[in-house]
Amino acid sequence: MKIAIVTGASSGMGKEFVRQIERFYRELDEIWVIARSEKKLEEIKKSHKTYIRIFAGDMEEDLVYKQVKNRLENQNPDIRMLVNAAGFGKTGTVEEIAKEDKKLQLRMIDLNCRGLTEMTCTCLPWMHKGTRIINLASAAAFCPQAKFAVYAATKSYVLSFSRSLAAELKEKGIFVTAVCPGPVDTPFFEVSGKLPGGMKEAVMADPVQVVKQALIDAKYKKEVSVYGTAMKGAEAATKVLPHGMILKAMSMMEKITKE
Ligand SMILES: NC(=O)C1=CN([C@@H]2O[C@H](COP(=O)(O)OP(=O)(O)OC[C@H]3O[C@@H](n4cnc5c(N)ncnc54)[C@H](OP(=O)(O)O)[C@@H]3O)[C@@H](O)[C@H]2O)C=CC1
Ligand SMILES: CC(=O)[C@H](N)C(=O)O
Repeated sequence: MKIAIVTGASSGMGKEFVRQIERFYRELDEIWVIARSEKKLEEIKKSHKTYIRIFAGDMEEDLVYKQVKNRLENQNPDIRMLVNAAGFGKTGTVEEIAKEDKKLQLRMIDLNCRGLTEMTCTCLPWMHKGTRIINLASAAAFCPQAKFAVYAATKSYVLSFSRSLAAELKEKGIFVTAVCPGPVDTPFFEVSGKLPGGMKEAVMADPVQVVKQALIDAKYKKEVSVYGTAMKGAEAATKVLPHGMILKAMSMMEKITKE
C-alpha cells in the first residue's frame, strides 16, 4: 500500500499539500492527515478521491505519534512522501510573549522542532529509495528576526536538520527538501499576529504557488525550496551580508512603515 503523510493538514499549506499530492502521485492508496481539528480533517476527507485517514491529535503530546506508529506497524505501508507542515509562530518580543503566556514559546519549540523530528523518526523505517520528505522551514530560517525570535530559531533548526538529514539519506535514495517561503497567505497570521507595518503584506505569497514549487523542487531532489524573486533575493542577502546589519535594516524598515 502506497501512502503520503501530511502533518498540519487541516489548514493553510498542509491542506494545500494534500490537494496537490493527490494530483501529483496518482498511484497513492491513502493520504494520512494529522492535526488537532478533527472537524476540519473530516471536511478535507469529503473533498478527496483518495482515501484520507485521519489522525486527530495534538503533536505536542505523545499519543498521536503512537497512533501513527501502531497503524504503520499494522499496515506496513510504503510511505512515498512525508510532509511536515504542522507549526505555529508568535510575533512580539521574547519578553512580551513570555509575559502573556509563560509556556507559549516552549510549546512552539516543542511543535516546530521536536514534533517534526519525532514524526520524521516515526516514518523513516517505512521510507525507501525514491521517496521524499518535505519539511516546512521558512525564510525566517536564513537570519535571526527580532520580534519573531523563537519562531525564527525553530525554523533555523528545521533547515539545519533537513540539510543534515538529506546528506545522511542520500545513499538510501530518500530525498529531503526544506521549504523556505517568505510570508504566505494562510491562517498562520491569525495565530501569530502581524508585525507592525506593511512589510509582510507587500511580499505575501499564494499558498497554491508555494506548494506547487515545493513539490517540483522535491521531485528534482532540491534540498531547499525558495518561492519567488523577493525571497530568493533575501536568501542571497543573508549569505553575503552580516546578520547584524540585516537586523538593523529590518528594524529601520519597521519604524519607517509604522510612521
Ligand atoms: N504562512 C506563512 O507565512 C509561512 C508558514 N510557514 C510554515 O509552514 C507551516 C504551515 O503553516 P501555514 O499553513 O501557513 O499555517 P496554518 O496555521 O494555516 O497551519 C498550521 C497547521 O498546523 C497544525 N497545528 C498547529 N498546532 C498543532 C499541534 N499542536 N498539533 C498538531 N497540529 C498542529 C494546524 O492544525 P490544527 O490547528 O487543526 O491543529 C494547521 O493544520 C508551518 O510550519 C509554518 O511555520 C513557513 C513560512 C511561511
Ligand atoms: C511566517 C513565516 O515563516 C514567514 N517567512 C514570515 O517571516 O512571515
